[in-house]
Amino acid sequence: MSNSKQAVPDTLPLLRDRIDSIDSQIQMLINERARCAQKVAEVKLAEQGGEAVVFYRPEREAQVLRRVMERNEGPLGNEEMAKIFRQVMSSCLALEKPMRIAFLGPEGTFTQQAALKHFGKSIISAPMAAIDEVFREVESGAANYGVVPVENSTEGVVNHTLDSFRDSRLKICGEVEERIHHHLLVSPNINSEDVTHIYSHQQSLAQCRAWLDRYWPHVERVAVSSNAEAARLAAEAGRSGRAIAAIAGEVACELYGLTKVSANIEDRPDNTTRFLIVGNQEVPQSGKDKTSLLISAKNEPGALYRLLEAFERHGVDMTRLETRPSLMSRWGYIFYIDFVGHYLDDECRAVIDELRERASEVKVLGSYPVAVL
Ligand SMILES: O=C(O)C(=O)C[C@]1(C(=O)O)C=C[C@@H](O)C=C1
Repeated sequence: MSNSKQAVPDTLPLLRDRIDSIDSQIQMLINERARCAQKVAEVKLAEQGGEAVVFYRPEREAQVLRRVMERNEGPLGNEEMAKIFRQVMSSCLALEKPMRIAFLGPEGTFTQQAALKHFGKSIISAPMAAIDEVFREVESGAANYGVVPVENSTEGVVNHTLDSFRDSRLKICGEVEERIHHHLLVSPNINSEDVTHIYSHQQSLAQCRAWLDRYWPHVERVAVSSNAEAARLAAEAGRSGRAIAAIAGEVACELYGLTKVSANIEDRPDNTTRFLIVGNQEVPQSGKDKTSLLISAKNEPGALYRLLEAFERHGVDMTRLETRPSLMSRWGYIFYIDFVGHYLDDECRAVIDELRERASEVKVLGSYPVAVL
């Protein structure tokens, strides 16, 4: 193989010859990598034989992507380079076994965008109508993994997702963050001044509340099951001449052939949503992990204090605390806690052991690599 740092020619034909030659080397190497992945699949099949074979390895993928970013010298940026390798691994995994990924649909939701960001494009998409359907699809084995939204930087937690973990045996296998840009969309044949209703998911309506109050104070807001569904309804209404607008993202805008009346209308420019990957496997340590717990506290004075104190004493960094009412007892609570570290790390294990002594129930929802992209 030629030296990658040899002098760059300076005429167009010579530069293109050089690009052609580099492309053929990259192609050969990608296929060599793909053959290794095929071999990995054979080894996994031989080793895990009788049981359900685990092809997708989130901890290994996170390590590969982190290493790509660490050794990157440019001129391509770290994230750009990692995205390329993200897709290479996605193709390699699909060669080992195509992954069916359930997500909160329909096609075009931010959750689909998050699924593609996390797994790459070589997946089989399975849009579901509701968050609990995503859980059921993965629990039944019909899908390999699921992707659900869990919190938004403007609007806070997605209660449906947290509540679904109460009765589910699924584990969190990963997280992904996505910057959320909302647009006001109408069918191309509709005049925006005629708009009578604005449809969107309730979280999206809330994320654009100040903008809507200011520019569309007298138009009725209607919450529907997703922003992609809002876009679909706006497109359908447009076909019969009804002036309904939707608030949705780029993917939905393109998918349903809508026109942007206003772009980036979210109240906060750093509006970000965090999504979780759920599956049937426990993920080993990747070197940079997070853990999520569900805790039922005893209903007595100082209960929460005693839980939190354990984190401080062992120097474990808690990143999130959510409270939900317990369905079992009136005025009982369930806490959802995220912290930095893997449940197999010594200090995390010590915290979890102590929490078990102090709470009526501690469920480890999963340890998983911190989002790389
Ligand atoms: O290392 C593995 O276990 C592989 O299957 C290979 C590979 C890769 O392409 O690098 C592919 C899929 C896994 O999710 C992780 C990594």
